Amino acid sequence: MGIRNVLIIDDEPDIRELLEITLGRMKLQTRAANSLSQARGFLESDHFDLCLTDMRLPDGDGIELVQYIQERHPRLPVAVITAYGCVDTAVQALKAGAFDFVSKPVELKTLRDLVHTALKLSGEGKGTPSPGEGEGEPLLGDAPAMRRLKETLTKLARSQAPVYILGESGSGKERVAREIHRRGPRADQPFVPVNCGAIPTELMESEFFGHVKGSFTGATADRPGLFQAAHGGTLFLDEVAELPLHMQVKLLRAIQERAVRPVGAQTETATDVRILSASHKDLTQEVQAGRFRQDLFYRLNVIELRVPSLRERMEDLPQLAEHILERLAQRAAEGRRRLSPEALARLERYDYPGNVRELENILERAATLSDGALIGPQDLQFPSAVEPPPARACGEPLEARLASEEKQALLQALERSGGEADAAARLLGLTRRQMRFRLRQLGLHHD
Ligand SMILES: Nc1ncnc2c1ncn2[C@@H]1O[C@H](COP(=O)(O)OP(=O)(O)OP(=O)(O)O)[C@@H](O)[C@H]1O
Repeated sequence: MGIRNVLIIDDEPDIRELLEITLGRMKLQTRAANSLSQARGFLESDHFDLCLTDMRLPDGDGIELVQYIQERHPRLPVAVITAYGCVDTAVQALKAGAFDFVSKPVELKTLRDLVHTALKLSGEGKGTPSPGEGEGEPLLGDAPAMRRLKETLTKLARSQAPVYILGESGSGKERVAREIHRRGPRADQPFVPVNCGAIPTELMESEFFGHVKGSFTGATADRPGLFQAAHGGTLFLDEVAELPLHMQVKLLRAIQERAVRPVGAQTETATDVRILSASHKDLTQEVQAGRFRQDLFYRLNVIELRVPSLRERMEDLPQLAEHILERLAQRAAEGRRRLSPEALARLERYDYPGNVRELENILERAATLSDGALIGPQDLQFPSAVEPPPARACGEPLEARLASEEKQALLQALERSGGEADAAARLLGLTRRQMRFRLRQLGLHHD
């Protein structure tokens, strides 16, 4: 790999010098400009692998340069240097397409991490994984809504901006998050998914940030948290709306400072993670209801990506079904089952409130039930439509009636989600804890 060339734009000679020295020590070649117009000139005459620009320049602002580069040199990563605490500017730059930002005073470790990540992007043809590269399952679908999603995804995989993924339960939010990671410069580093609704509140801080030995009963050794596990890679906060408010404050701090303090530790540790998050709840509504902090929402939701429901992309159903049956056959080491045209037609008439996950469950059951290699409509079982409440004796107490309806709703949700209590809870808009409580109360024990 040849020498890498970095363009630095700043009108303050001290900062220019600091950046040039730091990058020079990293064996990079630098060129410095002190205004937008000079930078544009350099960009047209020379090749660069990375561009670092200050926000305030004598003839305009850094965002203009970000936009210029987006139009003329879309493959060139550009990072902005913002004044300390200027969250607004940083967010604005990321939205405009900046790859990342550093705040002043520039912390050299952060700067070096940023440069390493950026250089992986440019020059090596990264951003589109070569066939066979990277683990994991493909993100299937060619319906227009899916194509749009994939286009956006390619662009934002290159950036370090936080992305908030919203979509119905089972629609593929985690799959999308994995794809963003896999196509980006952090692909060879860990992808750490965390279900924020599944961690007991009292353990949350230690799970996220780690703890030191002896910091609480049971802390018998130092233990790193999820942030440390994701260092250099991506932390995926699934069901982020479930975070309790006190954790939201701590998380915001960790994101802002790019550092965490393990429980019981005296000092903070720098972390370098890209944050992706998802929820099936409408976070704006959660903010309005006072259950989610606006400042954290603003930080997580720099870029919003909506994953379409399966109903919005029924064209993809045959392709998805094929893929699922193929995977089932591999898992069971059996011959591959096929769908009869009638079965496919029947599948296409259903509306999938549980989305792709529900389709997987229906097909798994059908594959088990079918006698031969062909799945017919008789093998498909759809969750029974909400049955009209049975005629009740007039005097039935309200409590009993509600309990029986609740039980039915829980059972139906469990059926739709293939017995997975967490997924069933999401369908019902319940937290995992609420779900367990209700199941126990109704005598429906569930592991
Ligand atoms: N586009 C897709 N191509 C292939 N498989 C998909 C696709 N979308 C979803 N799936 C599959 O559907 C299942 C559910 O996907 P995933 O867990 O990503 O959904 P989710 O939206 O994160 O769900 P939840 O809201 O319950 O967390 C997974 O098994 C996933 O592999």
